[in-house]
Amino acid sequence: MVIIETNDLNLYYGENHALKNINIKINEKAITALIGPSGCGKSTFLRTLNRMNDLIENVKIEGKVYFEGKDVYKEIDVITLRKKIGMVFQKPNPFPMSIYDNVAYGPRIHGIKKKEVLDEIVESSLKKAYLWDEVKDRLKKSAFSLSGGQQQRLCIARVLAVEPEVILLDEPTSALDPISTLKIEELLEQLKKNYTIIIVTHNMQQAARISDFTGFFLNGELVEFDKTITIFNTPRDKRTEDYITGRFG
Ligand SMILES: Nc1ncnc2c1ncn2[C@@H]1O[C@H](COP(=O)(O)OP(=O)(O)OP(=O)(O)O)[C@@H](O)[C@H]1O
Repeated sequence: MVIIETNDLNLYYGENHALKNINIKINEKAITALIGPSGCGKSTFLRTLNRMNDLIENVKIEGKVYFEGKDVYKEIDVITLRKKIGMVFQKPNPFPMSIYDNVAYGPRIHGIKKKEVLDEIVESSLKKAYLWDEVKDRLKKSAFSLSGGQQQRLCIARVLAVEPEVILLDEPTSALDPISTLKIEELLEQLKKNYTIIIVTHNMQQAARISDFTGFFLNGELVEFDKTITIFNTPRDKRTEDYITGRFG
């Protein structure tokens, strides 16, 4: 089933036409990878889905983004939208507080105060993020005491704690070593059973390994979008073929 859809989506940063007529249908409970050379609009596109571009000055957006059939710019308030569509960034960005408080942060903001309830959310979110066993004995320690890979899984746990439906990840492993990267990839494969995942990646092997669908962006256009196996084996567009075979980008 389609969970997110865009219709003729255009985005301008001032004069710069950064997204051009993007039409895409994202399937729920699957991993969708967005690939393409630097500056082609992947992160910009990702940010339109939970309105993170609202924070940037001089942005003009035309066209529609629907989440579960509702226009995200008209029919959903932005706090609810960002709860349902969580985001993980390139560099792990835990808050300067304990591991526990990082995960409890979102639920607290949404009004949960009871310690037992928070304890349960923290434990289950850390378990879902495959981090519990590594941190259960030091929950009160600073999040900065964790390794980069653990911090990134903590950031994923923090998103999971508010029970999202979609998780957006913008190059989540590009700052991590290969072992931490593999752990995140395994985690995403587990999470897709219950969540819709959209990941921007520069790493084509990663896209091929973990995603079910792939979109190829070039100069603000979505050149091709299809099952990952099709994009990598029998792309329809010459530009996609050139990119995935390493002829440019
Ligand atoms: N905050 C911003 N203000 C103005 N222009 C921006 C902003 N963010 C991105 N752009 C411009 O929009 C275009 C697309 O950038 P975007 O970051 O979305 O590309 P990308 O494909 O994610 O690149 P990368 O792979 O390098 O992260 C580029 O021309 C970029 O300079």
